[in-house]
Amino acid sequence: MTLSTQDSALRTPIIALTAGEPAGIGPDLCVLLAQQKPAGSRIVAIANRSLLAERAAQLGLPLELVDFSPAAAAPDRAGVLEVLHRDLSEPALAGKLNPANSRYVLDTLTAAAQGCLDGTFDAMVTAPVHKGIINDAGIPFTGHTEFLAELTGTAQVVMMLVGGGLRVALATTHLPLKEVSAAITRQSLEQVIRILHRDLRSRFALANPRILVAGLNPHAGESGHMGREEIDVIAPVLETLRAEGMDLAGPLPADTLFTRYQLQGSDCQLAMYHDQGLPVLKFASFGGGVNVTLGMPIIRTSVDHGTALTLAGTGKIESGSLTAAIQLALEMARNQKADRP
Ligand SMILES: NC(=O)c1ccc[n+]([C@@H]2O[C@H](COP(=O)([O-])OP(=O)(O)OC[C@H]3O[C@@H](n4cnc5c(N)ncnc54)[C@H](O)[C@@H]3O)[C@@H](O)[C@H]2O)c1
Ligand SMILES: N[C@H](C(=O)O)[C@H](O)COP(=O)(O)O
Repeated sequence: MTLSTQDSALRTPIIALTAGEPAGIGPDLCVLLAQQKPAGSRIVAIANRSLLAERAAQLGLPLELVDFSPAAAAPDRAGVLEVLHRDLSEPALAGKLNPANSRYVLDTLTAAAQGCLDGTFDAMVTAPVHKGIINDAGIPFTGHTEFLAELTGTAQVVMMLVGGGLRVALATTHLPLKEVSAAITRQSLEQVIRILHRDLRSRFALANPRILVAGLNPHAGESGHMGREEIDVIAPVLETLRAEGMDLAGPLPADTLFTRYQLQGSDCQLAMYHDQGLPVLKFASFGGGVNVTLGMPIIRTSVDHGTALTLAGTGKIESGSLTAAIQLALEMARNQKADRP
């Protein structure tokens, strides 16, 4: 299925859309997307065909599924969706989690990522998965971010969410709070900032991004009286990287980093852990934000919300975050092409 580099540079970008947890709202999102496809892209749902057809019937929406073939012309009628079929272990019901189908979920992610690596797809966009049910199936799983890092052989990735005028990146991803401090070492933080800086330049076309860096402790440690990570780890890393010309502010108290005074002129905000940064981002833009994985050889964006099990099959969901995730993936693919000699 591999395409040559020349073909891939000339064609309409092809985006792999993984449908996520089959009991959640991912299949609904695919059906909604088929009704009004974003211009300038070709979307291929990686999902189970019967599941998509059943969910469309449940939603009362038209859906014609066409098997994806890279060489064939993309159908551009409303209600038609190209699909790369994957087998479910058991039929999926909206709202009812079933660990038997967790392998299917990971299979869709693997197919999308491998297609990005071999040039079949220009980017992958992910609908939400349910981390708990994958673990219940006996498969350790903390998130797409870590799963895709491993699959693409990337030692360090950076999670960043974009929305509401913010770009909030995280120094650590899905970690229990008690493990956060030990995970932030000079080496790991330096690597996170290098990846962030590089990808903001190459994929977001920001020539010299200004990055605000949060402290870890209340009031950024209050000069060492409320924790020493700022003095021992964060400040020395910032000093090293500033000497190379990076525009870095911090370590800043996290509670005021997101005020309009501090945000002015910044391009990105680096939080030290998941719930230091993401509540702010989601308060500002939930339903329209995008989750991006930086540092990988492939482009991956995602919706900013979860599986919303109680809404699956009801027709009561919003799809703005999916639309934004596709738009951002396209923009990143364009910027990446422009950045390459
Ligand atoms: N990208 C991802 O794969 C991703 C992201 C976040 C959470 N999750 C997973 O999703 C599961 C459920 O997480 P949660 O309950 O914390 O978050 P959630 O986003 O599923 O739900 C939070 C609230 O938002 C509502 N909601 C979510 N998406 C919506 C949409 N598109 N339209 C309308 N309302 C919507 C829900 O009904 C709920 O009230 C967890 O297993 C979590 O790990 C996955
Ligand atoms: N941290 C993400 C969020 O809160 O939106 C979410 O858990 C998804 O993470 P992955 O993309 O790693 O699955």
